[in-house]
Amino acid sequence: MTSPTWPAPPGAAARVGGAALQVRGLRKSFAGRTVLDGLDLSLAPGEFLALLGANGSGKSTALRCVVGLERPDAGEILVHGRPADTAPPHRRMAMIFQQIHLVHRRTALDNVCAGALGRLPLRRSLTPLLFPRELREEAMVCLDRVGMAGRAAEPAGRLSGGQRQRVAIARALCQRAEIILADEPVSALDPAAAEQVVALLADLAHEQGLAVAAVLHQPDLARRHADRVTGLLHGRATLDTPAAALTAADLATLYAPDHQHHPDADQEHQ
Ligand SMILES: Nc1ncnc2c1ncn2[C@@H]1O[C@H](COP(=O)(O)OP(=O)(O)OP(=O)(O)O)[C@@H](O)[C@H]1O
Repeated sequence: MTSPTWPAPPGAAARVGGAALQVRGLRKSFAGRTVLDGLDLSLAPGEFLALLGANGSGKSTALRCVVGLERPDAGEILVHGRPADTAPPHRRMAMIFQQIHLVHRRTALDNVCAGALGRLPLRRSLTPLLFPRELREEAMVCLDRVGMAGRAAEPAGRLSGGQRQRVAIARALCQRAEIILADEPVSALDPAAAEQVVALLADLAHEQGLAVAAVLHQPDLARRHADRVTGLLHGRATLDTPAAALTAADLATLYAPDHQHHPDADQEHQ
């Protein structure tokens, strides 16, 4: 699965040691209900971070704020030390979702090429037929990197869930994202496919210096593949530990049934 032709992201080596992404004091409420309550996160180049937490603890909202899909009420989001709104995040970050957003009737290759639309001149991005040859070649390298080069010409709709998720990851690579945020990327996959996709995300961090964070609902996958685990409880990061050191007690605290009820939720029902 390794690709000797794959280039390291520009400046990756120089940045080792500095955070690719820093989130400080992030706050977000919906209709007066606090979802993110001063969340701090950090993610280094070359690191694979697993985000764990019970349903409703704010994991998706946090990622959506980071990529600009939600507007936080307060807090700072720094990309390589610069506020995300002055260093537009769309080019440097890619988000991968549980529901894989591919155009099913288009080939895997066209879907991957589409990752580059944000950086193509408009006239070249009007139709996939006009994707330039260099881009198609780059997309093939990306597909090769995720082990899908052999399926490049197939419509995405004909691929399995795990294969589609790998194509979605290739699209993020073709976007030349330096930060990949994955929201439950393997929740819809069978155990073998889930293992492969999480291992791939870890490889991309470790071999290409990408900064990768994934929301996982499988602590064992986090333990096996992630470098570090950040645990969210009621919109705060209450756990930050090397993945190998994750304990049963840590998990019991994160997923304790009495913690699933936020005080704000109680107020709502009074
Ligand atoms: N657009 C929205 N409008 C209103 N409430 C929202 C919105 N988005 C999220 N919420 C609420 O915010 C809380 C946190 O949701 P979020 O999806 O961030 O949690 P999560 O930790 O990702 O949960 P899960 O593990 O179930 O995916 C939930 O109570 C949810 O209903």
